Amino acid sequence: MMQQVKEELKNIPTPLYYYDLPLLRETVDVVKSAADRYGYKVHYAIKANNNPRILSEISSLGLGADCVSGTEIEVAIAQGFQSSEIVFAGVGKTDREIEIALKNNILAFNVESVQEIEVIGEIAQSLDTVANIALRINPNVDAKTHHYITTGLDENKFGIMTHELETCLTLIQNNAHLKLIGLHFHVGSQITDLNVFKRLCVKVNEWNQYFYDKGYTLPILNLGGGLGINYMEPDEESIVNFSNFFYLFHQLLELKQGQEVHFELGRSIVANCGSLVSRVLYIKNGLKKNFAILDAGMTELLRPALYQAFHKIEYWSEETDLESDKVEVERYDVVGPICESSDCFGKEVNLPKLKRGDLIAIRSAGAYGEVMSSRYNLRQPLNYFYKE
Ligand SMILES: Cc1ncc(COP(=O)(O)O)c(C=O)c1O
Ligand SMILES: N[C@@H](CCCC[NH3+])C(=O)O
Repeated sequence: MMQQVKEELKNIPTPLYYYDLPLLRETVDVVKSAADRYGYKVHYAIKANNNPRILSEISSLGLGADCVSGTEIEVAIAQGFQSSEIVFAGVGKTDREIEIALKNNILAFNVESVQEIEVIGEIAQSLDTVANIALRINPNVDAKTHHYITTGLDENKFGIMTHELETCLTLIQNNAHLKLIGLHFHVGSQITDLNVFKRLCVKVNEWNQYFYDKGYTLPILNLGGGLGINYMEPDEESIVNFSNFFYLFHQLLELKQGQEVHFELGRSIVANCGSLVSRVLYIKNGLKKNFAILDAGMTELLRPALYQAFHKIEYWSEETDLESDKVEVERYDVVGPICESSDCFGKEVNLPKLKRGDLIAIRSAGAYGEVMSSRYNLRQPLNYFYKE
């Protein structure tokens, strides 16, 4: 396998994003059939990876799209997503973005504030159209994940605080250009403890009942995304257990007659199909440490620097067994070339003794990797390899 990868990449400059398209297709098949079992609809969260090849694969396999900007809506449509299967979230939607969404007749705005409802109402009226609204409720559920990617607590900026729901309902009732079609929740990302989703279901049931008691029959309950992956062992669990995930909601959600359940999954769909591949530039032997300096850095994959996130680092020049007596193992801090001390992919990583030109893969980089890359230090554009 490694020999084949090495051959494939021989003439391609690094750093590069390596995308395993067969694994992506298999993942989408698995998530779709697991959701179909209960009639659930999955919208892929485009923010996780908006590479056109990835998007066209996902749209052709029948998922909808969850967007967070007007441009994401336009790109989603260009890559084959149906506008009737697009939802639009975000705390700071601009007038231009709202217009794009309305002109394309998307499925729903996941609205995050009273002020936003007013603005959407005005723009919908000026365009003489009707905006479908799902209220994003902040349920105050702790996602037990990194605090930078927790979104459903009272101190977070996301979603409508529950004391403002009455005002939202009044605004919607008083404007014929607004139509309430559902509730939306999303409590955070990289959630690996399924108990978090259990607690979310309790809150969703309470709020669903609250609206029902007020006489609203809401066709859609959108439970957001957030399902985490196993960054430690990307090959042992290359596809997340989607069956367990959806079964939990099937068991716990108390749906009203005719209600549909929607999800917005990003990371769990694309993370494992991508790796950032780099070549070793230099080995620097310090007094206390050895540094493996790569041609990829935080500009290509920001997650370790931003969240101290773990990504498995592998030697891809050839197949090696680090446990074998025949392999000389060294311990390296694996770093990039950027002028920041946080530009480090992993500390004290055991790898075969490295030399200039060796291939190193940073695994599970398919989600929030390429999309969060930057030109800081005037870095060169990324390179790509698509395994077909
Ligand atoms: C509103 C919303 N929906 C969906 C997602 C996708 O999350 P994930 O990639 O964790 O599945 C996010 C990101 O956290 C989000 O903010
Ligand atoms: N960008 C984050 C997740 C944020 C998800 C979007 N709300 C990550 O790399 O893990």
